[in-house]
Amino acid sequence: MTRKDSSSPARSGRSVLIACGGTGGHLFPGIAVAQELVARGHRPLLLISGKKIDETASAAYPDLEFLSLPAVGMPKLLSLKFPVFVWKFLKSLGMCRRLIRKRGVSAVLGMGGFTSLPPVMAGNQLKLPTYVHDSNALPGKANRIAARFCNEVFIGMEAAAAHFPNRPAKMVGTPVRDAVRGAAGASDEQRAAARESFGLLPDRVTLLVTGGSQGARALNRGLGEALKDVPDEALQVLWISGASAEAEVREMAGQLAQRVAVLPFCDRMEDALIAADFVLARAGASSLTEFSAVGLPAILVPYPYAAEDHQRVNAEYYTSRGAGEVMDEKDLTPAHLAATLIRWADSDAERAKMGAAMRALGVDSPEAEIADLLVGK
Ligand SMILES: CC(=O)N[C@H]1[C@@H](OP(=O)(O)OP(=O)(O)OC[C@H]2O[C@@H](n3ccc(=O)[nH]c3=O)[C@H](O)[C@@H]2O)O[C@H](CO)[C@@H](O)[C@@H]1O
Repeated sequence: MTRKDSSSPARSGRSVLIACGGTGGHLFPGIAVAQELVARGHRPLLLISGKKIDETASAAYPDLEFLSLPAVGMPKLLSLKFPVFVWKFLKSLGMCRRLIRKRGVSAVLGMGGFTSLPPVMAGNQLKLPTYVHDSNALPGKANRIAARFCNEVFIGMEAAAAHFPNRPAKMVGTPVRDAVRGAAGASDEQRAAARESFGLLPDRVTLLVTGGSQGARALNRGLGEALKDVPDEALQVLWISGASAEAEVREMAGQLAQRVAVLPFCDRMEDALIAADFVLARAGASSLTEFSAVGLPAILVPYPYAAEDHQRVNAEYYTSRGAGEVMDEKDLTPAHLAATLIRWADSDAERAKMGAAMRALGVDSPEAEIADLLVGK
């Protein structure tokens, strides 16, 4: 897929490659940096993957340039898919080298995942300033490899620095899209309007549910059962189900007494964050960054099968600082979740305290700091 990619040398401003494909947690921070660069008159090109999530999410940004690379995630070494991985990797590497020359690229930034590796390596081979950003407390394997081919690593959480022993790691925070950043400090009127825009009541305690960019079946199913034991008027729910679970969640929601709005994917996350009083979520690093940007306290259920259990490390970074609580997926029983939701819905003061702790973890503008480092002030 190519959109708005002219592949011609920049007439004005600097040309920068931002590799951010594969999942929303890489894509949206990449978009945030691109928005900052465009606002300064530069020409970022966002390199994404062929995955559906990249296609869906990038479609909401018609003013940015995207190009999809064939590179895919690394399979097991002896698997039959390995030769395909190598072929697609080399093809992407060649594409990136040609793009860099043709567009007169001045810097390359990789936001994580295996689709970031070919652009970062191509930048390194062509002697460009090359950077990697990792948003997690425990960095991903692809970034740990990519770091060997870059000048400097940018990190979203201090805890990640120890995992990049051979490269300088600069704590900058994780970039946040401009609309989401604008959601901080919303007024009561804006909150009421955001709720109504989703078909919710303007003045009822509101729970946002999100399983990250791809949804979370275990959260959906746990919540569907738990809400049966929560009084109707205790809360209402803005429930982002994930595209593949929409039908199942709509059916569950139809049997509940609470007011529930179901969305398969939310392309105005800023309104969802404004509407919510608290969130039940996975512990992806970009989601957490956005909660901290607006001060939204969270019940976090780390995805237990995430690489090296990194979502638990992310979640504990936030909850150990008072920004919410961790719930193990194995404890996601209807009774436990229902009791937790009732407790959270009932306690405005506790939520406010945790919201303030969440907000204190927000970093003001990593996207501007990264843009400064990429193209100068
Ligand atoms: C299973 C897994 O390994 N997931 C990883 C993946 O998560 P994932 O891709 O789910 O990323 P995050 O939860 O960090 O971020 C999700 C992003 O998608 C956006 N969004 C989500 C739902 C929606 O309907 N609309 C929308 O815009 C959110 O606002 C956020 O910007 O990348 C993260 C960043 O490296 C990691 O921390 C996660 O552990």
